[in-house]
Amino acid sequence: MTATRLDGKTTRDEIFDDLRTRVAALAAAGRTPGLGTVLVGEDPGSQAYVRGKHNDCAKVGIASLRRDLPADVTAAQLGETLDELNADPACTGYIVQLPLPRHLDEVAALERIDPAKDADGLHPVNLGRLVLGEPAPLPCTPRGIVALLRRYDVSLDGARVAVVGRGTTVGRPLGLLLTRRSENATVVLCHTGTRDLAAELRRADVIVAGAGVPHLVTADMVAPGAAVLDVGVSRTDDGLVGDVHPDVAQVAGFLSPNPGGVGLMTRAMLLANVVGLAEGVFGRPGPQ
Ligand SMILES: Nc1nc2c(c(=O)[nH]1)N[C@@H](CN(C=O)c1ccc(C(=O)N[C@@H](CCC(=O)O)C(=O)O)cc1)CN2
Repeated sequence: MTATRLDGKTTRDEIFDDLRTRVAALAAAGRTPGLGTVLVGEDPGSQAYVRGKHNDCAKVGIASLRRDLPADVTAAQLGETLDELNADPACTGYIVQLPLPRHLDEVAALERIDPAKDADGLHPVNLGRLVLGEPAPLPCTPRGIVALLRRYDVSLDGARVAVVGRGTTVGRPLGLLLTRRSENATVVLCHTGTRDLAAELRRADVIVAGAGVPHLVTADMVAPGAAVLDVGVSRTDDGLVGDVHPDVAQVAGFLSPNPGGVGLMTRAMLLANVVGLAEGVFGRPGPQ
């Protein structure tokens, strides 16, 4: 078997076509959406992700606001930048690029974002709305994973999904999203404490690998025909390496590669959140 590719680029391009129309309508009403990014330090990976986000904005007509801060910025200075974006009407949604340098408190930074401008859906108010099933901007990678599976008609209804990784941006919110009634999956959230990872993966109809361990998922761990999404990335001497071994393509029914898969969907969903925030589709705004 050679797996059908879950193509993030094609799906991203389709989403951009829809966003372009919606951004034009907002602009015509004098409400051009603007994405703000706050990047601390000079990590090359984070710089590339932020650059990619602003390139995407240009493609659909969203305005860009970049705030690049030095690696030794203080918590107070970072807080001032976030307050400034909270108050700026040109910024309709923004993100703090993660991870932050160790001396800064990520949770404190996320809590300082106005929930009504939380383009990543990572503010506790919006994560709480996800738990409650209320409308909210959703964390971008989980939203992108669900959109990619839908685009290729991979059914989640009643499916067993094994998620590898319990982080705040992918694993935990993905578990919440997939177990909503609309998705209706059964989720096993695997992590470093999981006793027999291979056994959990072999039972799964869908595997989402986001542990950041090169080639963690090998062909013998995958049920024939399963859908496998590679969300992990490690920078090695051999370049970027995903969590999924290339041989998995011989066993899986569907495979989302890395690069070329979920990462592009993450960026597309960020823009979808920014447009949704500007349109006011996420219900009542959070506390100011
Ligand atoms: N504030 C946030 N920080 C981080 C998030 C996030 O969602 N919000 N996720 C990751 C990084 N990330 C977005 O910020 C991200 C990761 C990967 C890609 C991407 O386009 N991947 C490409 C390959 C890219 C490469 O060559 O390096 C692909 O899959 O084709 C985009 C965004 C951590 N931080």
